[in-house]
Amino acid sequence: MKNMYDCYTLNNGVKNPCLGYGTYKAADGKSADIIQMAIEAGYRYFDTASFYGTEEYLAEAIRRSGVPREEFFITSKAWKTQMGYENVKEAFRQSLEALKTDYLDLYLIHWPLPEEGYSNWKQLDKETWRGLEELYEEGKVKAIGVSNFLPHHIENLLEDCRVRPAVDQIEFHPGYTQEMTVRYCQEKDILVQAWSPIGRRALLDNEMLQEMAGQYGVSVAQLCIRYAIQRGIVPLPKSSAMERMKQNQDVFGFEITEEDMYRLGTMPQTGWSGLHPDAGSVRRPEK
Ligand SMILES: NC(=O)C1=CN([C@@H]2O[C@H](COP(=O)(O)OP(=O)(O)OC[C@H]3O[C@@H](n4cnc5c(N)ncnc54)[C@H](OP(=O)(O)O)[C@@H]3O)[C@@H](O)[C@H]2O)C=CC1
Ligand SMILES: O=C1CO[C@H](CO)[C@@H](O)[C@@H]1O
Repeated sequence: MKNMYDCYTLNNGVKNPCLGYGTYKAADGKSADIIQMAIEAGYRYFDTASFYGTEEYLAEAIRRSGVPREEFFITSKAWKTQMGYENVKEAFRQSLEALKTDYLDLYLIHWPLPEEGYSNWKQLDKETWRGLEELYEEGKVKAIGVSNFLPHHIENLLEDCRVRPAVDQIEFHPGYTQEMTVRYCQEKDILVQAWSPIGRRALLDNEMLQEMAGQYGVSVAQLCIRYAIQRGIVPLPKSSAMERMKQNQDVFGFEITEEDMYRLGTMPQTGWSGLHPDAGSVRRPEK
């Protein structure tokens, strides 16, 4: 990958850019200004979700930019309360309306249903997936996938799906690398996307990372973003400052050595999702 516009080819042939901008909490001021700044910084790939409340601001920022819709890659997601065949189709319709567009590039199930409390989780995940398959077959979305799914959740869908998931978006950063899920997806040609690729700032004070970043002449954030790219994973960093938005794209001019990749991949595991058996069980508290 040479710059953030370079793409991976998904398992259905659609191109997925190798680095995007995450919009969770990117409109805290309840306006389109931050996302507009991200477009000015050069981002064309935006990750949103019905849960974020940023879809309308993304639409407004795109409108203000004057950049044609086709130049953007837009992902949205169905939230936990929008599971089920009919619900997910209605959720998708609402996302299109909020985003003021007639298609999405990628649509994801945001979380699998929890196994505790949902004895029918397998069936409900499958029914929700049927809804996504239908939206895909109708041409309303170019690719469909999942988020926060572990291998057994994906296996459940693969049992009788018509369309294979193209993507799994999971928490991924040094110190939370979900090796089992990453390996499973990469073997099955499911593209892994990294949420919180810089660990929501929690990694910025880490001495080992600071020292390593210093050796490459980059920031800890850049080191983390580059780490995902070298793993063949799509980082979706969020920033609300122009300087950091640009810094987070400037990750194609250095190469992390194999030895350092190993060190980054074997740090003690602590994450936000904390639910993933292959990534340690320590959950980082929400601030
Ligand atoms: N599928 C899912 O369940 C989830 C998906 N996501 C997606 O992933 C995206 C990114 O994840 P997110 O949780 O926001 O975490 P990130 O790892 O992107 O971290 C964002 C934080 O890091 C700071 N930051 C960004 N760039 C720099 C930099 N260069 N130097 C120092 N600090 C920096 C930001 O501050 P500042 O804004 O001040 O720059 C912000 O506080 C989300 O926006 C969302 O789109 C996130 C969580 C779950
Ligand atoms: O996308 C998301 C943004 O962050 C939230 C809080 O950690 C997550 O629950 C959610 O999946």
